[in-house]
Amino acid sequence: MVVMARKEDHEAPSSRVPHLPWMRYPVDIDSFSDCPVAHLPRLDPRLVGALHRMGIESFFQVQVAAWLETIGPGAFERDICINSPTGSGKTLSYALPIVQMLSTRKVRCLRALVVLPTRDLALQVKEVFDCIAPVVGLSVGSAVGQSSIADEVSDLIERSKQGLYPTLDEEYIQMEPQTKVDILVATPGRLMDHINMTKGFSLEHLQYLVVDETDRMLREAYQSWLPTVIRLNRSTSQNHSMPNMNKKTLLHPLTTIRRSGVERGIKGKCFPRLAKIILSATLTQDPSKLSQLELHHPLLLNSGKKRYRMPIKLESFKLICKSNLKPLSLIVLLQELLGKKCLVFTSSVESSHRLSTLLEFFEDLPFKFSEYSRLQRESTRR
Ligand SMILES: Nc1ncnc2c1ncn2[C@@H]1O[C@H](COP(=O)(O)OP(=O)(O)OP(=O)(O)O)[C@@H](O)[C@H]1O
Repeated sequence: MVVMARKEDHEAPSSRVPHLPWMRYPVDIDSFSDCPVAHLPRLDPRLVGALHRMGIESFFQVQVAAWLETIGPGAFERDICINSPTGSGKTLSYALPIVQMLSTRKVRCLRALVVLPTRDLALQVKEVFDCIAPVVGLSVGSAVGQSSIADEVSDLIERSKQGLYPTLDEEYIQMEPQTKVDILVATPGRLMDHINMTKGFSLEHLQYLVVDETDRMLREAYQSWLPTVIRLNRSTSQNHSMPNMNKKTLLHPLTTIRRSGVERGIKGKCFPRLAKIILSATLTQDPSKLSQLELHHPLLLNSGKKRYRMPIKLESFKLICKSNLKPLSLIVLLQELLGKKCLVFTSSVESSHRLSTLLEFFEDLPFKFSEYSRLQRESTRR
């Protein structure tokens, strides 16, 4: 694949010594090597097949590092903060361990929540989960506002089981609606809609919270989704730790004891923690921002200073020409690169449309091209 791009590396702004002690001693992602899929310790064989179908032969460094801290010796005892360039493979670095950890679950209910700032990003992440979760029997849902709230509710919530279990007692039959996905990928706005309005939407059994694009998620309050999720989860955690749970909770068919990594304790009482993974390509070092996440003994996995990871097979070219000759020079270049896939980035939606319209005037171009920008409908772009 070939792309017209600037050749300079995109460096992140130089960082000072972080204020937070745990940020000063990160695990260096760059010290890991890529690892062939077959060599990753303890990987469920069903996932090997799914990864093969996705065309993944070996894991990137960030994926290996995250695996070792979750499924490997780290055993997810600490919340994990991943600072790694765009394109370095962060999605699979959390999707794979979460799917493997939930693969032994007995009862279906919402256990992992992944929150991203935009619908497009959330749908991309859901696609990755969709490739690996079903092979171990897990169901993935989305709450991103792509469909009407009513459609989303029917995809996410299981209605009453009345009639299905005629021999069970009245309390069971009258059970509340339940979430019917194990993993939910959400944008904050729609997540809050479901928290506030959807009957049966519960975070009671949530074990894993992933905040992707953390910097952006912390910059904007998004209707206070983060304190809401933490508060809701904390109140149910405390209920779990109480020795005298009320009868209704004990009889509730989906009551589970959540276990993930170490259990936190307050004054001798312990309760299961909500294990968190947060990710960014430019992770903030601002303690006041990070404190919103209420991280438990956080561990930073950090990768170099680069802002972007260039895919290995990607070549970039720099062509210097007069600005009025740019389109023609581009056509000549594209002709020379015949047979290779090329991405041409422009500075705006308008200029990509202008370029594409111009190319259409050349009827005998030896290559096919298509425009890809916000001017196209979402279904066309996907
Ligand atoms: N182990 C792998 N082998 C081959 N391709 C991979 C692997 N892991 C991820 N990819 C591909 O690399 C690309 C980048 O992955 P991904 O989107 O997860 O990166 P990212 O770090 O999350 O980037 P961003 O910061 O933009 O979200 C995707 O097209 C993905 O399919």
